[in-house]
Amino acid sequence: MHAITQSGWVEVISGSMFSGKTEELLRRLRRAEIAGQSVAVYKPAVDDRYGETTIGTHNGRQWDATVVDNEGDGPLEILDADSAAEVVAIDEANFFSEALVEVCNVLADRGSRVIVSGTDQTFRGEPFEPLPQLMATAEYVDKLRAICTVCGEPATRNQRLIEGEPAHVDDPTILVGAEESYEARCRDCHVLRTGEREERLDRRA
Ligand SMILES: Nc1ncnc2c1ncn2[C@@H]1O[C@H](COP(=O)(O)OP(=O)(O)O)[C@@H](O)[C@H]1O
Ligand SMILES: Cc1cn([C@H]2C[C@H](O)[C@@H](COP(=O)(O)O)O2)c(=O)[nH]c1=O
Ligand SMILES: [Zn+2]
Repeated sequence: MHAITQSGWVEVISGSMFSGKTEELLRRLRRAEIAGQSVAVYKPAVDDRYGETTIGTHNGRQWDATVVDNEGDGPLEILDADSAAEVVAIDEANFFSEALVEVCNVLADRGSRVIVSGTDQTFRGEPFEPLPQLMATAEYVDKLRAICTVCGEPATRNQRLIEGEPAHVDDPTILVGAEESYEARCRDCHVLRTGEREERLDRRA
């Protein structure tokens, strides 16, 4: 916490899938432990890619985490669970309801350093709630980029592929997955099914 005001703060690590968000989260947690600080780590129940109670990177690093109900008021559990921890980390923020925004701010008000990680865009290239609200209210925001799998430029977007084809714009937003369903892409190489981007813009006009 800050020495003068006794308050904490919120750090957001965002960007595309495969950009190193979870690696960066784990790096910050390792440094907090070296500093002798108490650490509490949370992940959403919906994301079971790396086993029930760990958060993991795309290259195999892991950290134990408490699983939290991501829907509705579920994130409020974090306030009851370990709110005295000096460092509170929350991975895969994109799966949580907007209640997570209030949780992070209450924890910071109570004096914790809160580190939140999550991708900021859906497969459609639209803002992925609640990341926009978290990024707006945080003290620190880092937006990381992966490498575009098509052209090798910095990637800011998440390409969803279903059986190798770009996903349909009307597909559900939530689909847990990794390399089998998603690729990091730049703005230029990110596509929806042929003509859908134009159709969507027409519908809005
Ligand atoms: N297209 C890519 N661009 C960059 N890194 C990639 C890519 N595909 C796989 N990786 C691997 O993913 C790692 C990052 O994993 P991770 O921290 O889990 O990312 P995130 O949490 O942002 O999805 C990289 O260090 C690299 O080994
Ligand atoms: C773009 C997008 C992603 N998801 C899911 C897919 C993964 O399970 C996570 C992101 O994980 P990462 O640690 O950032 O690699 O989110 C989704 O459900 N819907 C989407 O549109
Ligand atoms: Zn590209």
